[in-house]
Amino acid sequence: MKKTLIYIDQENIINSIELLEAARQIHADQEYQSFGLITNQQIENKYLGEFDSIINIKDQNIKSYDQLALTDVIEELQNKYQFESIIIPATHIGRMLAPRLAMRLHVGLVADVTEIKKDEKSLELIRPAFSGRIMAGIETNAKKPIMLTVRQNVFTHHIDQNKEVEMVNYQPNNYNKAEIDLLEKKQCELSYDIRESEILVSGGGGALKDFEQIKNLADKLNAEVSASRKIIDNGKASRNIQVGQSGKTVSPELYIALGISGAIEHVAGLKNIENIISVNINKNAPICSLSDIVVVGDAIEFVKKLTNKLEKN
Ligand SMILES: Cc1cc2nc3c(=O)[nH]c(=O)nc-3n(C[C@H](O)[C@H](O)[C@H](O)COP(=O)(O)OP(=O)(O)OC[C@H]3O[C@@H](n4cnc5c(N)ncnc54)[C@H](O)[C@@H]3O)c2cc1C
Repeated sequence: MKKTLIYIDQENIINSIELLEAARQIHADQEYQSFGLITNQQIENKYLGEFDSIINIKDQNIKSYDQLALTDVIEELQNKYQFESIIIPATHIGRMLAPRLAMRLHVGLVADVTEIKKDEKSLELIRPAFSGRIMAGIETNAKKPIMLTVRQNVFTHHIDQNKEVEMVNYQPNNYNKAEIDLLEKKQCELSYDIRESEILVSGGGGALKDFEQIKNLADKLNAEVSASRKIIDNGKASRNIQVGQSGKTVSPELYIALGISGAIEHVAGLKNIENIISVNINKNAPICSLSDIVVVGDAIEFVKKLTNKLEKN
């Protein structure tokens, strides 16, 4: 039976569990066993029941952010289990771990995969290339394991199985001692994660002059605020609300794009959105062709008028 290993980033558990869907697509038509990898069992059991087996690295000296040690341990595990595929979330930690591990295992790495195409003869991993201007299809039939990082929020796995999971406590033999230590953990200022939002009110260059107004509208709609890179680069908001290729991929039910042009790098961050409303002075802006409703006009005027109307109701 084929085996697939999924690295579970303890800072980003849901996005790691969703990689089970990527594993299912890669191993379609094969019998396979899914292994989740954790360190020192710091994850709630309800998430672990999705895997066939959990390998728990049991060594208090190995921290979940310690890339050097994890590379050594996963290499050891690869020699023992001979995984057919190793799938890593494209989180901050995953992006550091994956290339190091691929070098160690002497295999290729397809980074930031957004789609998987499989037929009887080939496996094609799709990822954005040239700053998102094209989507590249990379066929992999080289040495195993197949290694990939997967962009967050693009695959969906429904957490409902809660099957019996085999727990393997693994005590590694040899690994590099950590050269970094975690001294302090500070809560991020932002109380929400735009990747989880159901309604996003998003501002761009056309709302730059009064970006703060957008928060009022978002409050009235029980929504959260996000932004294009133009807003971030102008110092109006923190990078963790940036949507797009170098920001986050979002999938709300409603995305209200205020003064956003719809540059390809921005649109790369919009996935499975049910409704897009855009407000733009230019009805030919690229975002308009992707929108369900287009309002032609000034973004901030629109925000003020709608906020007033909602206040009155
Ligand atoms: C490698 C790379 C990565 C990138 N990653 C990202 C990314 O992750 N996310 C991202 O967003 N961008 C990213 N960019 C930048 C991207 O190319 C665009 O420059 C950016 O998205 C433009 O933001 P914008 O559409 O909000 O602003 P602008 O380009 O300034 O567009 C403003 C829009 O608002 C309209 N407008 C102007 N005034 C008004 C008004 N008063 N009322 C209503 N509408 C008005 C205009 O018609 C226009 O459509 C990246 C670029 C590169 C090279």
